[in-house]
Amino acid sequence: MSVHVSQSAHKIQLWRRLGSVQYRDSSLLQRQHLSSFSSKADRNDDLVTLEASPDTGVATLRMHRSPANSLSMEMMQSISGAIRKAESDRKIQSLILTSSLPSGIFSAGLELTELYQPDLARLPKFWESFQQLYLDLYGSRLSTIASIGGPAPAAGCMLSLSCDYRIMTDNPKCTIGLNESQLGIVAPPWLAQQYIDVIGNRNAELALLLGTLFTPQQALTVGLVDELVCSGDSSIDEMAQRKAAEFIRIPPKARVAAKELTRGTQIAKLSGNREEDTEFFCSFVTTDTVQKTLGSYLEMLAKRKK
Ligand SMILES: CCCCCCCCCCC/C=C/C(=O)SCCNC(=O)CCNC(=O)[C@H](O)C(C)(C)COP(=O)(O)OP(=O)(O)OC[C@H]1O[C@@H](n2cnc3c(N)ncnc32)[C@H](O)[C@@H]1OP(=O)(O)O
Repeated sequence: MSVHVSQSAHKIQLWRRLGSVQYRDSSLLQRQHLSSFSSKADRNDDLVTLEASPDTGVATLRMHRSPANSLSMEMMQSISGAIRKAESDRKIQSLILTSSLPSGIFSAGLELTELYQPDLARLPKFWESFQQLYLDLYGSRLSTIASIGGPAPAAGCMLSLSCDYRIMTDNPKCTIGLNESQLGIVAPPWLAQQYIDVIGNRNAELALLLGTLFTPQQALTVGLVDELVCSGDSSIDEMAQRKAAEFIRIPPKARVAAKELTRGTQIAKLSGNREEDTEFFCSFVTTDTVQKTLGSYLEMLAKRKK
């Protein structure tokens, strides 16, 4: 553990040197305003819906933060809150995570306005909410199923990686993966580790380097998703329900203990390292280089839309 801490401290120093000029001193503050990327805080109360069915033991958590279920701080807190609420009901053994946006987008990942020209007082709290969401979902006592009906890039992919089982719509336009390198950022170590654990070291290494977004068929081949459903087929919900029922048939104590076997170490690692992880993130994301690349990425997204 002490080796890990000192290596991380070294990495922080390295990033500080690479970043050289911190964001608060940066000319990026004067960059042109990107009108379609201007929202920051939003209301906590209508971002997700939790539907619990004590009869079946299954709860369904639907995300509906328009337009793309991107993860603002409030959105992450709402998802965490809903997971904890489902867990507090002893009749509930399984949770289906899905999107109810008409576009079908599962989640577009972290809300980019939280990262670009960030509110410096909010930034550490934003990251802590991301860590907490990972801990709540990855470490949940519930069996968790991601029902992915649309794109799931970056932190959207993290949501699905944190579940026990992933079902995806077989539509080549719906892609999934950790594409952070394309934005000039990298996945934090705990997220990269999830990727390695699920798709294997070599697949993860290449995909992280290239920022690969996998089509559903490719995702199935590398094991990033477990099952595909024909595009336009409404049975993705039924399949998720069926899978949930299958998990529920396993005695809960054994199921939870089995999960702990594979996830316990990573959860303990981040739990004991949250402050440092947050400090690293804040100093990294506010460097001029990262801000510049994020700005260009946002411009590219806006242009692509036009
Ligand atoms: C301790 C170590 C630390 C190391 C440092 C760590 C650095 C941080 C790394 C953290 C890991 C996670 C990172 C992320 O999640 S970053 C976010 C990455 N997300 C993306 O790249 C996705 C971008 N979006 C898209 O590709 C498409 O929008 C998508 C495929 C999702 C949907 O396409 P579609 O064509 O259907 O829809 P639009 O593109 O028109 O989008 C609809 C509207 O949604 C807005 N949008 C999309 N994505 C985001 C986003 N992530 N944040 C904010 N807003 C987003 C888009 O602008 C459209 O809005 P308008 O309709 O208002 O124009």
